[in-house]
Amino acid sequence: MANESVQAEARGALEHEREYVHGLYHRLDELREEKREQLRRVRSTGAIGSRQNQSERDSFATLYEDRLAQLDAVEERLAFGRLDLESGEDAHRYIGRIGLTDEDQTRLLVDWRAPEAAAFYQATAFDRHGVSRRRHLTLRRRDVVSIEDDVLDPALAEAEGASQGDGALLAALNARRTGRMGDIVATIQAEQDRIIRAPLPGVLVVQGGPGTGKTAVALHRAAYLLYAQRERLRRAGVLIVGPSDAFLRYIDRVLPSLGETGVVMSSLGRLWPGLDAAPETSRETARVKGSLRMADVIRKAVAQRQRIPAAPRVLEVEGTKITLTPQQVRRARERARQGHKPHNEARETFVKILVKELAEQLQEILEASGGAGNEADRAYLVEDVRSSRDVRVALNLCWMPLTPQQLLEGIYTKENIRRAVTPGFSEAERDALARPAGAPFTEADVPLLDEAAELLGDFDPSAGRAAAEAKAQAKRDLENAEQAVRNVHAQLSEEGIDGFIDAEALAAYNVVEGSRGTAAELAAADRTWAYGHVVVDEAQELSPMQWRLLMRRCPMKSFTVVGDAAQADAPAAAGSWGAALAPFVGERFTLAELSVNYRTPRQAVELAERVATDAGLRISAASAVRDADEAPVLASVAVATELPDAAVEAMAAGLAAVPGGLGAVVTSERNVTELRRAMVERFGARVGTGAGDAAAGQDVLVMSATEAKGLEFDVVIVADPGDVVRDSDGGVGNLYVALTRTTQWLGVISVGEDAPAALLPVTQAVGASTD
Ligand SMILES: Nc1ncnc2c1ncn2[C@@H]1O[C@H](COP(=O)(O)OP(=O)(O)OP(=O)(O)O)[C@@H](O)[C@H]1O
Repeated sequence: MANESVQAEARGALEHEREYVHGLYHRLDELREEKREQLRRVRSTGAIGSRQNQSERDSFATLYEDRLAQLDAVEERLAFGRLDLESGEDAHRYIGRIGLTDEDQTRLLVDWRAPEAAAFYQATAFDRHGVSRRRHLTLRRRDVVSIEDDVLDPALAEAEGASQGDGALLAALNARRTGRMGDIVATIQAEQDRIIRAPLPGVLVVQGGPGTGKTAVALHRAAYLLYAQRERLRRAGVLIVGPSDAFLRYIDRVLPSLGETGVVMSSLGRLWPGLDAAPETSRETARVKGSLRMADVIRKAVAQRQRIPAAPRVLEVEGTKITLTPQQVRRARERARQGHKPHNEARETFVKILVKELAEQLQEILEASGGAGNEADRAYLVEDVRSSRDVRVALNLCWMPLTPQQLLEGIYTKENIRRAVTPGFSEAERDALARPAGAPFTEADVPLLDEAAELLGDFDPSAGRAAAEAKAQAKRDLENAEQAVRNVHAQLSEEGIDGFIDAEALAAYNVVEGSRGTAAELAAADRTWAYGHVVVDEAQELSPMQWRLLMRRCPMKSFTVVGDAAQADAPAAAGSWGAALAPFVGERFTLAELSVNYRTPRQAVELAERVATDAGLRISAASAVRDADEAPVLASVAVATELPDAAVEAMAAGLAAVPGGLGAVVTSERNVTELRRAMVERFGARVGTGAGDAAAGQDVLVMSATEAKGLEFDVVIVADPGDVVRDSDGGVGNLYVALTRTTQWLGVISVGEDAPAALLPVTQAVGASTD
């Protein structure tokens, strides 16, 4: 009887939530319709009026389109929680992806990032934050299908016979992976929430073992900061840096699903606008190019292009001979350098000084021979000198205008230049910089191009002035937008949604040179853009030169840096956070740690940790939240030629054990092609081409451990672990990454005895019973 009444109460509670959530969706639909209507009205005004009116109209249209897109993005799991408070006006507080109010401004849903929602993530039975009950709502489409309560108030718990539950978290962790990362708003854990809501200024480093949610936390922190610090970050923008395009594709749905679209995402190879650079293939070259010594090399290479001729040089101007002396050049160079301007800009001063001096010389010669007398003639003389071919050649030889690309090309392809700018390098290091003319720039060149651009300045200084004018125009646009906001304030009332529109937001949506340009698009195309905050994922891989570039992108030095020192593989990686950051911020960074592995089942974590610690790797141990149904399957083949067949069998077994799962073979670079071929033979079109971006229906992937970094799969086969170790300078770091990619099922296939001992199958003694 008692049982029946509990069930009836539960049904009643579910029904209540269902109705409430239907009401929320109803409100969402109303708001969408409002936005659509506003958009229709703005568009129907047609292309009439002044340029300013049209640009205002375009701005509003873009703004409404984005608002609409934002409202569409929160369709799935709009609400996911409820807090019951011990006191206060709103006894029930619903938590969701965005904030919603009704027409009377009564709050219906609290944005997960609002301070009032923090208790949803922070409250525990020991520290209740005024919460008596936390309720998780599970939705299917628009319907609440189940609720789960954490009753934090002991008296209530006793009365209801309820207890704490982590069903929502476990359900999320056990869900099949799709090849794209999802958000975790509904189940952010307290240690993660503290990091997400940490204050904006300064450098925050989040260290944690594999699967502790570093990537998830970094992305949710970006969304949080854009909400909580909207004023400061909206115009300057937020940059998210990841190791590769595949990784960025893996995470690119998370922020839109949190209603944030205006962030700039970039892989390390794309941080130089317009370039899509592939990773450096030679590890030695990557190491040399990543070292801070290269800053000095670039500085020397620039200085080397400001030369003093060894002897006086005779130049012909309109049939008259004049002389350029080394002393003159030296003096002009000193004066030009005094301005501390970049090379190409300082060159203007250098040229101006020498042209003037040479024109004076020419005038003296002409006067001595009875020619050229008045002011007008003198002006012509300056022009004659400036346009003389001899003078141009001579001045260029002394101080050549240069692009960053030309500067690097010179170092890489000309032995004499290379030797001159790399004192202190070993021959092998110097050779590592050599490459054939015209070879494409690599990821390791990106920070060097950036460094060179800083020192060279604009190739065409008048282009720099055009850029300054564009910035001034942007400012004028902002002022226009402010006026527009005042004019149409009523139209802008965004009743019902948290957040607001103001002139800056509007200006950020302004039409730029005929194409739609949001602040994010402008920032991505501008090497000198100063971001308000930078998030760096897999940051353990960054070289000192990459750090130097990123520090330049955020002069305020406001960073969220996430990574795991033990997973470092890049040849120029620093090895510790202190060593990586010291050159830029000294010891001024805050370290936060994550300690729970949400991805990998306990048995796989233990195996990976044993392999790492046996090899002396210092790891951040993390406890796993759950167990796998099956222990990792360890197997071996006698010879490498048997590896493809064995990997195919293991994949079939893994996918059978985890129906609907996503599988990946993780192996050494060398094995990828052969293993992919074998998989295609068996699984056909189900085999995807890349890491992190499997198309629908592609549930079998093959990749190297380096490519697998940051990703996860339900079924993982680590093939040829011995060779995976050899892929990395850092020893077993890569193998540790490979072993921790699984969410459910792990298989390891070694070749012979070529693997760390912990991964070798336990062989049965000959003659031992097999039953
Ligand atoms: N609070 C949480 N609720 C639900 N899922 C979570 C939570 N925290 C982490 N996860 C899940 O755990 C998995 C691992 O997270 P993530 O990729 O962010 O870890 P990581 O620390 O970046 O790992 P690695 O260093 O191995 O790349 C992801 O599927 C993520 O969604």
